[in-house]
Amino acid sequence: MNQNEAKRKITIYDTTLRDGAQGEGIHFSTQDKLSYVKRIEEMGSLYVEAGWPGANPRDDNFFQLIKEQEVPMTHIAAFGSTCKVNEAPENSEILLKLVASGAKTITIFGKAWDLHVRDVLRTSLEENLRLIRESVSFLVKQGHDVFFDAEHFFDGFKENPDYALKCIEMALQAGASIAILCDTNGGSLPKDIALGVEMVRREFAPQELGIHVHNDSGLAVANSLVAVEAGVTQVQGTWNGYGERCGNANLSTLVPLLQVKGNYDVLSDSALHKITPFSRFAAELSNAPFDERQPYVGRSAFAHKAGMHVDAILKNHRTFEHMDPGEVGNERRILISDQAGKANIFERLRRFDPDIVKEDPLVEKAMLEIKDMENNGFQFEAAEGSLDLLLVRTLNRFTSPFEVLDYHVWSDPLRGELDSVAVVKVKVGEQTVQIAAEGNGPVNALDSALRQALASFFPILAESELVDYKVRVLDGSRGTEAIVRVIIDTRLGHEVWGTIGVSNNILKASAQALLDAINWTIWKFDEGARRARV
Ligand SMILES: CC(=O)SCCNC(=O)CCNC(=O)[C@H](O)C(C)(C)COP(=O)(O)OP(=O)(O)OC[C@H]1O[C@@H](n2cnc3c(N)ncnc32)[C@H](O)[C@@H]1OP(=O)(O)O
Ligand SMILES: CC(=O)C(=O)O
Repeated sequence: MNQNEAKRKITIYDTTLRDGAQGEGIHFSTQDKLSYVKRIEEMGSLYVEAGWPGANPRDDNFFQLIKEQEVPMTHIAAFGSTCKVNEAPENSEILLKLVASGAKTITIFGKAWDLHVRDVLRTSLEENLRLIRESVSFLVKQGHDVFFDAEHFFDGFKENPDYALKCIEMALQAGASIAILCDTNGGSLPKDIALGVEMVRREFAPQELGIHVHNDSGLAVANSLVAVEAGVTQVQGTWNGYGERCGNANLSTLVPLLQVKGNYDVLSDSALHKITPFSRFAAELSNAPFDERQPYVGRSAFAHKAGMHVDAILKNHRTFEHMDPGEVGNERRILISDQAGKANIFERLRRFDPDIVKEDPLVEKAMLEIKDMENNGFQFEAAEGSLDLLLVRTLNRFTSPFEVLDYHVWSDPLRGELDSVAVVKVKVGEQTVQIAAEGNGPVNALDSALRQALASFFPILAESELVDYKVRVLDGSRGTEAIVRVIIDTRLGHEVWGTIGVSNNILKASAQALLDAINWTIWKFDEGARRARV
């Protein structure tokens, strides 16, 4: 594109709350939908297809409640179908509920594939054209802006192009402001999409068109891009790609792709900065785990692990990054593992010693120790607390302020809830303390005893808590003698970090991870105090 040409405006139509909710495992309550609509204002002016009034009580409640709220930036669209076969639009419960929803924009889908007309609607091709024409016309006369989703357009166009085009013509003649070409089954190839869009444009230009693509062939984003390149101006999709079967075109990928790579005018730059946190928000709301490997917005999207890559990236970011992560509100991360070179370790050590140089022998010492430990089952990517503890120890900036002289744990699963007891003996300076504590399981008992024994010396421990505990058997073929890796997540304020232990004794591995968690909490607190004094 010539840099002097004006950027072409692409409107985003977000169907996360409707087609996204058709995805397996995705669920939005009425309150979730209201929170979503409020938060999406941050993204600027886009359409939000919020549900199907009449389909279920949640969607009915949503449209009732949203009428009372002010959502100035967002266009709320209500979704539904054409009226039913042999039904007049004035008598159509579906259309009347759409009108009653109060939404200014109404999107209705109609069949554009003759196979569906015959086998699903079980009516004549003429009758389907009537449903489309009369339904659109009825809604337009009620004062609505009507978007027409030409369901299965690309499959229909392949098998009976004249009829597929006729369906579009009916909707446009009746007053639909935009016709959206749908790859409902997600089976089309980019060349099918390009041809379909081209033919519709040839017939109906300069009519505005949209694209709605499913991801059954893993091509939803690519096909949406092809459609935009072929001239559509509205893109429908869902954040994180949620949707029926394999999902819809993923807006978390498509928006930056169009805006940064395609140089289209999609969202404002400040909205683009917010798409990483917004994608996470959509995941939290939908009850689905967030896919950290997503392009642009995933935690791994700009995470560099290989030593060679990190060395290069520290010299020039462009060597292994296709864009600046900050543009989409994401960040660069340098991972430490047995794939690391000195560059990875050096970058991390600088957090604790800004003056260190890559050639310092401590950098190589830490790298070799990490590689050796990873060879024995440690995995530092998930245990940044233990990693940083190892690094500050390498720099001689930390020695543990306490010593565990002894510990014993008894467990009796038949005892009820507090089924375990731990006794620990610790030495702090010249003082020795011995404490016994009960717990719900042996690790909980040990954690509790350690914290109680150390509490009066290190009050910060009362503010931290263990929030997750994961065990992985590393060598299953050795049965009960297998080596286990324990990872414990600890929270202090808003921060959460992992610590790790590896042993053929699960309790020993757990104790190792617990002690790292305690030591790292103490170090962080002391470091915070040190910084405050400077
Ligand atoms: C491609 C898409 O993703 S479209 C979106 C689909 N979304 C959903 O289905 C989720 C919400 N759906 C629902 O809650 C329900 O299916 C409802 C309330 C809409 C309808 O429920 P029911 O009345 O019980 O009908 P049911 O779902 O069993 O069948 C669909 C009916 O709609 C008809 N239909 C399907 N598409 C259309 C259309 N474009 N225009 C008119 N009628 C249609 C079918 O022929 C069938 O009619 P029939 O029962 O006379 O054979
Ligand atoms: C309309 C719609 O959701 C589809 O065709 O996939």
